[in-house]
Amino acid sequence: MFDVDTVHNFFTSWYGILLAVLIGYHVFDYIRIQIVMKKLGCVSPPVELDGFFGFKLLYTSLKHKKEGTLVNFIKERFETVGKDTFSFRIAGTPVISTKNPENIKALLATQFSDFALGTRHAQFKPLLGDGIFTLDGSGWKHSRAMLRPQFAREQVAHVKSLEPHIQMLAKHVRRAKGGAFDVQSLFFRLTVDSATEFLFGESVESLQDESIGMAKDAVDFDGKAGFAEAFNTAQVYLSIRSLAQKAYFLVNNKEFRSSNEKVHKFADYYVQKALNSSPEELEKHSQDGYIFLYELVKQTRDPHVLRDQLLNILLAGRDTTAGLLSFTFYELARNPQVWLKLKEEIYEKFGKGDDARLEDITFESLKKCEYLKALLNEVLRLYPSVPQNFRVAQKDTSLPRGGGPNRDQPIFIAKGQTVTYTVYAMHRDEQFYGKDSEVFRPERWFEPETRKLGWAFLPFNGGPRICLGQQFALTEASYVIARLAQLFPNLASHDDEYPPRKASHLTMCHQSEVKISLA
Ligand code: HEM
Repeated sequence: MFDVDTVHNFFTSWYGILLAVLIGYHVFDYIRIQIVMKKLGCVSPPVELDGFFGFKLLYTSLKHKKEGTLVNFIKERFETVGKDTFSFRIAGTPVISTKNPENIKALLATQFSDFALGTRHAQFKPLLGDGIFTLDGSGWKHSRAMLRPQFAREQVAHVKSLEPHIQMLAKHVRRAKGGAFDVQSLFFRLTVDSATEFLFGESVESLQDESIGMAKDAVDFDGKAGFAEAFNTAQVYLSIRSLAQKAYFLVNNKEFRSSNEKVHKFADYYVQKALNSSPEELEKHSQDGYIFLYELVKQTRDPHVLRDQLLNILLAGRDTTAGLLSFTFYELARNPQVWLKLKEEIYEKFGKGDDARLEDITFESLKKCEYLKALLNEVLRLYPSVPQNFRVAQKDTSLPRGGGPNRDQPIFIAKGQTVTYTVYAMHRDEQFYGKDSEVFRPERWFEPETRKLGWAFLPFNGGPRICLGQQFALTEASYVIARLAQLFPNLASHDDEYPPRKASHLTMCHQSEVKISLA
């Protein structure tokens, strides 16, 4: 056995001291956590083990991501584990995962100040700088206060500006001559065209191309032509940086940097144009129609603030709306009875074909289309644009559900802990949506049960960081759906696969294409 000298020598050596400090730290931390847990009246969350430090889970998740089944896998894991809140490790990082509405409400609303966005700011900074979508604390508060008035009802009510983009989209549809085409890529082009017009005052007109006999304007300043593609590329990198968590800085290659540069060049061009405008010119812009940048310039003249906030909104608003429209037409094409009912409502309110009454389609009248509203709710339920999200604890705290034998006791959340919440899984939970929770059925939104959902339906987030563009998005999506129903009454699906494979980068869309025909 050890003699006294050996033990003494060990504990006076550098490694002995280091070991003692480490053990001391862990013992101290354990005692501290036990005291905090007692004070907060909570227990540890149930733990799931996924192989050595969760490396197997990382491998399986990446495989599912590649196959377009990651969100399905995450949802099924809740079922396999049999708990709606549990803790696990992925690649060594401890994560708490929840789909419990009470926990989500605490994370986003009732305990808002206990949680923050974590590494999002650092991950997204090269493209988005300091803006509403990336900032926490006072920077976020200031952004929100500045931008919120821009989303007032009058501003988002201008559906008329969408019509030229619809006409351009219709040209692509007609070009297919009733045959199959990918509607998702067209919706992505439509939303970047309309968003750039709304935000910067000029559309990038990505739908205008030679395939429909529309050569691009020869007069083009340096930056506009490549903007849409550069923005797409930069976004792919942001999603990889987000996946890499704390190792995000490793994802920073030349392509990423040059895409960011192109995007900034485009935005700066318009920011300078707005800053150079006289007060009379700004007023004229306001009277001609709403342009986000020109209104914001009345509040701040800092070119960086203007650029960053506009790009933040473009990121938050563009792919989400395109995804919503693509999933809507994917489901409509597979459900002829829903398409029929929808057309009945649209034709009754706004006419059809050559007799379409465009002047009747307004922010207010679209909001009164009950079946259209139920349709959008159902699509956002099954395909929430942000299927999974996360927050990081700012201090030792707790969440109200998941502990104890009945999983109804509060659980402990240590400072720095990442908590992911999966709206996708919550939206398909039988507890809230019944036995047919996986079935696409807009009619459920007319049933009394759905009125009691509360936080179990959460496509636009809740609490102080609730989506600012909710009304804008719903109005735009409603207008596009109504107009396509008026212009093309015949819709068919050319996709065999169900459920669809889904790409979940920053937001969710179809993994590849959405093949439909419209005539
Ligand atoms: C189908 C369409 C949309 C959906 C489902 C959606 C959903 C969401 C969700 C879930 C968040 C919370 C993200 C987080 O906190 O981590 C969010 C935030 C946000 N959204 Fe939307 N969004 C949509 C469209 C739009 C549009 C069109 C705009 C603007 C034109 C927009 C502007 C914003 C902004 C500025 C935020 C950040 C709010 C903040 O952090 O204070 N969104 N959105």
